[in-house]
Amino acid sequence: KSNVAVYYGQGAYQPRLSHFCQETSLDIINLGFINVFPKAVGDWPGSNFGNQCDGTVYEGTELLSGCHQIWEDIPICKELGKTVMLSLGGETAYEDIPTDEVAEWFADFLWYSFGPPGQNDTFPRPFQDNQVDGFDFDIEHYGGHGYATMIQRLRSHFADFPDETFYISGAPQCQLPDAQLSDAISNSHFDFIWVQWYNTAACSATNFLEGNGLFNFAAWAKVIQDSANPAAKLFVGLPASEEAAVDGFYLSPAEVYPLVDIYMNLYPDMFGGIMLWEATASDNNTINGYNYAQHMKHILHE
Ligand SMILES: CNC(=N)NC(=O)NC
Repeated sequence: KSNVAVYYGQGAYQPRLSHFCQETSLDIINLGFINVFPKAVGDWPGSNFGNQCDGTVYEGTELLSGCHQIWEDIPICKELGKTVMLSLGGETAYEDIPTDEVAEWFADFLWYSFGPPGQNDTFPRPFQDNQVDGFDFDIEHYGGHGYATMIQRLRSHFADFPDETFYISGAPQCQLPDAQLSDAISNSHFDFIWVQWYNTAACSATNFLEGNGLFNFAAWAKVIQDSANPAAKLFVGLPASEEAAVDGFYLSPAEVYPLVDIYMNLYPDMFGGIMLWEATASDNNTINGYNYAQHMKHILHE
């Protein structure tokens, strides 16, 4: 079963999370973003979820403390069988992780604040007693080190809850080697890799349409085969509308179909599905009565 993953949190005039959890075409929802990273042990990260939350932050931090729509809606999403990930990074973040100690602190903060409740009450609960299903690394710049350490630390926490399943995912740019996440992918265990096959002309999905050999799904498949987790699922990341990407990188559903058909069948075990940037853009992009994510779901189930 291949999945549709969407980013949620940065959409223009976006509806609340539960609206998207009611869409049967969506399987995985990446809540974006934790967009301020700690610079030292003890620093708190910061967050931004666009028009959601009430603007209040924990005293002296940039971590939102009033995300009532999100803490109210996560139970609805879980009830509807959605996987809800918390995404780190995004467009505005300065994602430098200076030392392994900071990496481990950051991982601990995320786990005690957004993982299973009741573990360590010296940490805040921005989504109250809700726990996310894992952490997504959307590292757009300044990355390159510290992520493997974070992920190893998070996985050691995951092991404390053997009856529960937690995931690690990443959203590298399509250019290889990805400056931000290559080290992490080689040295730590990812479950999902959704490559941003847009906004980078040298390797984007639009190259597939031109048949010029630059679309590099096969090269990414090899990266995963050689990675710390060869069983990681590889997703095709696409813009959900014209406006959602840099000009010229949008593919219509009809253009997506042959690409997915070929690679889903060339890599039946590794192919994980489609990632979309982002949820509200997909909702606003209706073609023949279906929104973009619905078209993607149809293509995956052809
Ligand atoms: C404008 N920022 C983005 N397009 N970010 C992403 O696509 N992250 C997966």
